Formats: sequence, structure tokens, C-alpha cells
Amino acid sequence: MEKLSIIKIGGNIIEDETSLHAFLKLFSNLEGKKILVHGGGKRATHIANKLGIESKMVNGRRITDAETLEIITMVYGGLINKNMVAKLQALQVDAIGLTGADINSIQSEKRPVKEIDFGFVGDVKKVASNSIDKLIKAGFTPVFCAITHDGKGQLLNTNADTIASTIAVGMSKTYDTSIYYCFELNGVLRDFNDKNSVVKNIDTTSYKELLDAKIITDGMIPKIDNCFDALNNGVSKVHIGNTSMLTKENDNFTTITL
Ligand SMILES: Nc1ncnc2c1ncn2[C@@H]1O[C@H](COP(=O)(O)OP(=O)(O)O)[C@@H](O)[C@H]1O
Ligand SMILES: CC(=O)N[C@@H](CCC(=O)OP(=O)(O)O)C(=O)O
Repeated sequence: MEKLSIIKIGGNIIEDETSLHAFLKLFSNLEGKKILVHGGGKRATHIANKLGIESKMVNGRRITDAETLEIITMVYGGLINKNMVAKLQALQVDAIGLTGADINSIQSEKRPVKEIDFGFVGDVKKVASNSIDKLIKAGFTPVFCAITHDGKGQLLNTNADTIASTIAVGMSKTYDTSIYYCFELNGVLRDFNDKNSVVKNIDTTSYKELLDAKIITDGMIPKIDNCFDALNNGVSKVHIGNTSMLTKENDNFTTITL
């Protein structure tokens, strides 16, 4: 099977102009077929603050009321996505920016209200892998933001890590698919004060141990849960680390295995 790399970048890289440029350069040099998925939660919170709108996160997910949905649509689908596409075009990558509504690529359903009402947050139901593959085969590089739709005209906010893993699962029927979750740290750290204490391999058993020891906390929990979902559903490899893991020189990052 031909290889496909899915790279996700988090909000802290997007916020730092130098890191973002360095990442996009690495991405542009990456050989083979590739898809970029970006977050941007930090920028959305910042712009919401400026507009006097409070941001509420529960279990790492944004409570998305109608006003917040407007902000995230502008910030993820517009500001961040279009700037990223322009920067990639400048690096000779023929990028095309997409939400899940574009070419009906990612359909989701509004998260049912249980103890918490997340508002306009979508859980992914269907990835149109054939349509995404048409873009790739035509020579375009898809750049996805953290927005999906319900097929009935409603946009929904979906975590970018989940977008990356569900696209990867969809594409793994056709490609030997790897996911690279890039963030500001070198990988999953054993000791938060030592930036080089990277846990090189995490499987289901060691994950439980790291959770029990409270070494893995906060946003890292849903991220690793997404990794296991992907590996259980056909994705070949999942890595978490700094953007330099996209180069052959760096082997200090975390690999997740079952
Ligand atoms: N053991 C750990 N090693 C590294 N990061 C961790 C660990 N435990 C918790 N984290 C947190 O997970 C965050 C990364 O997840 P997330 O908030 O989803 O970031 P992003 O969306 O930017 O990738 C880190 O910024 C860090 O605060
Ligand atoms: C539902 C939900 O929580 N969506 C996320 C989407 C953005 C995101 O995932 O951004 P990072 O990768 O930068 O964290 C949010 O609005 O924060």
C-alpha cells in the first residue's frame, strides 16, 4: 500500500510565528502524500476574550454556544486555515483548505446532551475518504480545520486531534497511514520539568500505568485515546512529538502502539 502521512499541529505552534514557519517548511519538504490538520483553540479563546465572550472547556472540549460557533468558524475556517494555505502556496505546496462541510468530507452529529451540554460540538460519523482521495490524487494537499457539519446545514466544532484520527482511519482503507501529532514539547514526558524525559513507547499497559501515576494528564488524555482509536481501526503508526520528528535526524519522540 502507498504511504500517507497525516500531520496535526496544535494551537501553541500556530501562535508562534517562528515555530509555524519552521513547521510549514518541514511539512512542505515531507515526501509522499500528506494531509495537514490544524487546531487553533488558543487563538479562538484569545479572540473570544477580546470580544468579551468567556471560553469554557470541559474534559478538553469547548462548550460551543451559537456565539462561540461564529467565532470558531471565523478563526478556524477563515483566519488560521486561509493563512496556512497561503503560506503553503508560498512554499510551492498546492494546498486546499477545507472544513468537514467542503466536499462533504466529514459528517458529524451534534453531541447528545447528557450531564453536560456541549452545544454545537460534533462527534464524527462519516469521513468521505474517496472524495478526499480524489483531491490527493489530483495533486492537491488538503488542509483541514476543526469544523465538521451535520449534513443538514449545521456547522459543528470538532476537536482537531479527533479530526486527524478519524480522517486517518477513513484513509487507512486505501493507504498505509501514519499520524504525527505535533505540539510544542518533544513528546509525552515522564517528568514535566525535564523536557528530554520523553517516554519513547506507550502501549495500552504502560498507558494505564502512566495515567495511574498522573504522569499523563489534561489534554494528553483525549489525545492518546484518539491514538488508540486510530490504531484499533486500521492506522499503521501514531507518533506524538515536536515538529522536528518529521525529519530523519530526530528520533526523540513518542510512538503509541497497541
Ligand atoms: N506527560 C505529559 N507529557 C507531555 N504533555 C502532557 C503530559 N501530560 C499532560 N500534558 C499536556 O498535554 C498538552 C498537549 O495536549 P493538547 O492540549 O491537546 O495540545 P495540542 O492541541 O496543542 O496538541 C501539553 O501542552 C501538556 O500540557
Ligand atoms: C470541540 C473542541 O473542543 N474543539 C476544539 C477545536 C480546536 C482544537 O482542537 O485546537 P487545538 O488542537 O489547538 O487544541 C476547540 O474549539 O478548542
